Amino acid sequence: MNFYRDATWVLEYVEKTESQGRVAGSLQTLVLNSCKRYKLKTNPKHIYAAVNSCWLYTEFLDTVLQRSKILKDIPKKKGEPAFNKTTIKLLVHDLLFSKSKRIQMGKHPIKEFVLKHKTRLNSELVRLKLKLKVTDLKQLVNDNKSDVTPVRWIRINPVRSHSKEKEVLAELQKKFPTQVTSWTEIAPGTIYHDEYVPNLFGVHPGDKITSHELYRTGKIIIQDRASCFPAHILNAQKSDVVIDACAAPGNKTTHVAAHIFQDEEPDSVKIHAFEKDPERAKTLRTMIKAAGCSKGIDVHVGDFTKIAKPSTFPNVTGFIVDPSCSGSGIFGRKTIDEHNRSKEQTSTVPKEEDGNAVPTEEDYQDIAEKDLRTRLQKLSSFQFEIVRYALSFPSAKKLVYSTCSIHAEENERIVIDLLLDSKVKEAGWRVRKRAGVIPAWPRRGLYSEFEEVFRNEEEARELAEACIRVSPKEDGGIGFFAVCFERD
Ligand SMILES: C[S@@+](CC[C@H](N)C(=O)[O-])C[C@H]1O[C@@H](n2cnc3c(N)ncnc32)[C@H](O)[C@@H]1O
Repeated sequence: MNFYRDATWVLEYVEKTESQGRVAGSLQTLVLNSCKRYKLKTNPKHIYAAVNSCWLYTEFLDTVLQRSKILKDIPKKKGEPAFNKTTIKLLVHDLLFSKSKRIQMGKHPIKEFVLKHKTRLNSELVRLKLKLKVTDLKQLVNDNKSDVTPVRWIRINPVRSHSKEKEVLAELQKKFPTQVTSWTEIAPGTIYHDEYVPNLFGVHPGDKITSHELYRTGKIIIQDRASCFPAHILNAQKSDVVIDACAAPGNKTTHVAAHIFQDEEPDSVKIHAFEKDPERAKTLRTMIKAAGCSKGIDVHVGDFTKIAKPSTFPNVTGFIVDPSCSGSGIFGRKTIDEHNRSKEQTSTVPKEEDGNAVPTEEDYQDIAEKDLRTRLQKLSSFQFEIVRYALSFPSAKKLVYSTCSIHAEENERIVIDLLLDSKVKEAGWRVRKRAGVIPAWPRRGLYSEFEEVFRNEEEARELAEACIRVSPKEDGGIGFFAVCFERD
């Protein structure tokens, strides 16, 4: 019963968050946060599996619960319902949708109560499947099982390693004794030394690393390979002063710090990290502290375009601009994003009771497409403005723009709009060529996007080549885009 009690709290927390509006972050994060908040003893992984599946089937579950009238049948104890509705939902989920089709609990009144309704629940499920014309409701939910990273990427943090990177490497090799030559060969116990980013390694996602001493002491940092590209491309030196305009949770900020401070604890501020969201700024501070960089990084909480005046930062030479985006290159967000989207649309369960016409599959696709276009329009105008603003800082010489989106609207088209902008042109900005942007990385920007605007084929090709694209999963991590602007 303890498991179902804990899962009930988490599911109630998730549903409450969801009822307050769009859900931010991944479902894993929400589950982990609620497990911490309620100090739950059950393994969060088991809770996540139950809550995730319940969440995926929630519409169907609600329909079956409602039509079977099981919730109306809950007995009263001292005038109050004897059983929690969310716990019943979890139990019914296991009975109808789990692999074993069993409630994993010993003898208990709530189990007996649900089993008493088993025949009715099953017949409502059959009716629903008939109505939806499927043999299994699985056909209507998006399988989230493959929604995990194929590689866990970790980088050595020189600031905490104090010239002892070799020792850190030796420790890593102790934990992962077999070295493989391609990330595609990574298996439990093996390690891959990345060929594009120095001091970056890939290990199997099933290999636990967060309890390792190296992780707890900040000597290694978990960071997706593509997310390491911006700081590597920026290549900040000791003489640089850098602004990270959209910094939380701070992966790229501390990676820039690794370039500037290398293996010395910083003693003066060389990085200004801006973050609009005060809660996320707290995480940013925690990450900076864990990386040993508190003295070298100033955190500014607020909208970068409002609180960072170019005249207040006359010495800033470099920028990382990694603004909020659609996150379409990230997996693990899939369930949440789909849920957010379906909230904005109508239910996928036809509502025969209210007499409305049942929308067709094409209607749903239409709504989803329009919704995506509106989101992309809003996001891209914000992304354009924030980069354009950063490019107005007087001493800035290099800026890396990145997103974890796969959409050209947030990537190549932003580059094009900036290159065509008169202020950007006047200030002498250009796109750094492939030779200076991880030239060996094979996947580059979309030529078709540049070709439409730049009639000179060579110019269009050069611009596409200057951009980096990372394909989600296929390239061993999240989907990503990066480009570098520079001037003399
Ligand atoms: C994609 S995340 C950044 C991830 C981060 N660069 C990293 O690698 O860990 C974008 C962040 O920008 C913040 N943000 C969005 N608009 C902003 C603005 N106008 N000024 C400052 N921060 C902003 C968001 O709150 C969010 O935390």
